[in-house]
Amino acid sequence: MATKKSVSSLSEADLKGKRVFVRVDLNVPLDDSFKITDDTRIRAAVPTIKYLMSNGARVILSSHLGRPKGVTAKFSLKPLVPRLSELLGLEVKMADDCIGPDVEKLVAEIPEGGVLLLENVRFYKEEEKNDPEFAKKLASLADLYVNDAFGTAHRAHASTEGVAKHLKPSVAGFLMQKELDYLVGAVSNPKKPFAAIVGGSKVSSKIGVIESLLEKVDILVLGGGMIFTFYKAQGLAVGSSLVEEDKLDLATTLLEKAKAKGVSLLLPSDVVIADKFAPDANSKIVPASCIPDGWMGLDIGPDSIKSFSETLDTTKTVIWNGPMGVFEFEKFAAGTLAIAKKLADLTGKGVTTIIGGGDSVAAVEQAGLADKMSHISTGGGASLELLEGKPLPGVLALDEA
Ligand SMILES: Nc1ncnc2c1ncn2[C@@H]1O[C@H](COP(=O)(O)OP(=O)(O)O)[C@@H](O)[C@H]1O
Ligand SMILES: O=C(OP(=O)(O)O)[C@H](O)COP(=O)(O)O
Repeated sequence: MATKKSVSSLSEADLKGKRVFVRVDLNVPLDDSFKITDDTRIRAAVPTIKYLMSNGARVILSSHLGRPKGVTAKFSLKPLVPRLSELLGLEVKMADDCIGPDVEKLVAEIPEGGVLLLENVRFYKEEEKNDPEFAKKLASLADLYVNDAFGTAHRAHASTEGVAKHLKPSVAGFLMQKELDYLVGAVSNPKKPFAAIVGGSKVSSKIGVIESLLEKVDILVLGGGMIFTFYKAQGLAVGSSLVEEDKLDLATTLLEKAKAKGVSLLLPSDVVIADKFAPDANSKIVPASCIPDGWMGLDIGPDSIKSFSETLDTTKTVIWNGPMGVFEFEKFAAGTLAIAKKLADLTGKGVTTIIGGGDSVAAVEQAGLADKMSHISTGGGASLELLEGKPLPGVLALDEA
């Protein structure tokens, strides 16, 4: 399987004085005042950066934040600089752009062991298009490439894939290596029954994953924004809940496939609904079949928590990506919190529990349960695609060991 490719390691690279382009995933959640609400991904990037610093490299960090359409101030990486500097124990410099003459000048000024953070690489639409010219411009800044952005390894973008074609060596960072080692091992031959819990709001990118998951898992639990597309496909009223209209047929097919394959697919039987998308919204618990017009589902309800928990009690391996509700609002956090507690409890009983994804990990951190899980992965979509057996473009692009 391509994802099992063994990639060249950073520890073999000659680094002294070299300009190293390091793709990291610093896509962390920020609140309305640009405060980092969970720094897991920054902390996870530190070992590779410190290793590069201590080996005399000139470190150029590149990341995306969110899904901006063009240059958007609220998606700037600037708010991350103080925390990154604190964790690295040096003053990280920040560029206003990620390519161009000003950036080249700043790169030329990086001392050995110094670190420059480039501005959000997704401010250029060429990034997500994996534009070869853009990749070349990024590559021209450096001598070698390190990909440590496991969370973005499932994207074939210029900074995660294209750039590797122009820089030799192109190697995996320590986080990338650690994630691959753990996840490939845990999911290639999982202890059964094997369950996946999928929620969150990236419905269009994750609903497709479900099809392949049905080949791998015994139990599939759905929550979060994912469920309303399934409800609507079954003819239920969903009010103003999140729905992907063009995925209704797929949702119907998936329900049929699960049945045919004998996979137990669980949808919540009740939901917590809100009259607006806000922390102070009015809320009530209703059966999944009774969401009135003008109301939206923002969490799973107590009956669902109970039945999900009972089902999870029968498992030996669980992978969870995507919160059960809008956990950032206290009123709609109970479902996510209950699942986090359940998984922590199961880990203590010998079940392998893997939590993936920026927001899912943030929720588990918020609950103080991160150290109670078997593995906290910095990638949600990436860990699911790895589980599907799909090649990860960001890994495939690296040099073979
Ligand atoms: N019912 C829902 N409606 C809208 N958004 C939701 C709902 N349930 C969860 N979410 C949102 O999903 C987001 C996380 O989704 P996603 O990015 O797919 O997860 P992860 O980052 O863990 O991979 C959270 O910000 C959460 O508020
Ligand atoms: O947050 C991320 O993915 P995740 O929510 O699946 O964990 C990664 O930074 C990738 O972001 P993207 O899904 O906008 O490409």
